Amino acid sequence: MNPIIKCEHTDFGYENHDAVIDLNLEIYPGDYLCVVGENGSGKSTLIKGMLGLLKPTGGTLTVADELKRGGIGYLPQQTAAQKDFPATVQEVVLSGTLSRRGNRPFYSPAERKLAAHNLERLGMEHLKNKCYRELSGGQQQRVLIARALCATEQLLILDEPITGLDPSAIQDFYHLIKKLNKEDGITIIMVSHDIGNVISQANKILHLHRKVVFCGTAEEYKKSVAGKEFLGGDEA
Ligand SMILES: Nc1ncnc2c1ncn2[C@@H]1O[C@H](COP(=O)(O)OP(=O)(O)OP(=O)(O)O)[C@@H](O)[C@H]1O
Repeated sequence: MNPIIKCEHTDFGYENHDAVIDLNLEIYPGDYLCVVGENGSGKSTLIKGMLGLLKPTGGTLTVADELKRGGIGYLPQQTAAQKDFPATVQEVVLSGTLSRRGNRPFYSPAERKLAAHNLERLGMEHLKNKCYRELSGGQQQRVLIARALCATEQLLILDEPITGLDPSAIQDFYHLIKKLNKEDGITIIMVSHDIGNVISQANKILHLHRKVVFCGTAEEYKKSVAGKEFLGGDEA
């Protein structure tokens, strides 16, 4: 099996500032990678690189053709303005198909069907005519996942997805992501500060501090010096 994303001695950065240095990483179909690190350690920069929003400043980044064709589902960090978005749930989910739409001014029946399927899959069908900003944080997150799944069935990238969710919505969210990964085979890349929860879900951990502190399996990470230090009291 070939990796869908491969970084070889890759650097990413901005003008005179290298934010990620000398990264070697392979992501395979079905992986669940969690990217951890302190604030400012380069996690979001790496995500921008994987999404093609930033070119590597050194080394190489290889993205499989199937991803270039099929796209990547992306959940950015939520800002207050995004939470207040004045559109219906259905409109938000439908907008996930935009990358497939080209220049057509209207959504096709197939795109409407796909949006309806993903709304149902996420248990949000009954809220489709509700305004997005009237939903709870957990419900909004489900809508955004349904939207991302309209863009792709292959890879979901989530940047600090649990910010602002209550504990029960967080558990719900992890359950859902695990199901998409295990049952539907969707590759997951998640930036998270919530390592205590994520360590039991992910199969791979990348710990960044501009350079790679650790890159390997979740099991190895638990036993590593970096992992023990970062997990602190979170993991028995
Ligand atoms: N657009 C930008 N232009 C210049 N420097 C940037 C830009 N975005 C981020 N940086 C810098 O790059 C470094 C890494 O930032 P990045 O956002 O990738 O960190 P992070 O690990 O995602 O942090 P956090 O956990 O706080 O979200 C930081 O020093 C940051 O100030």
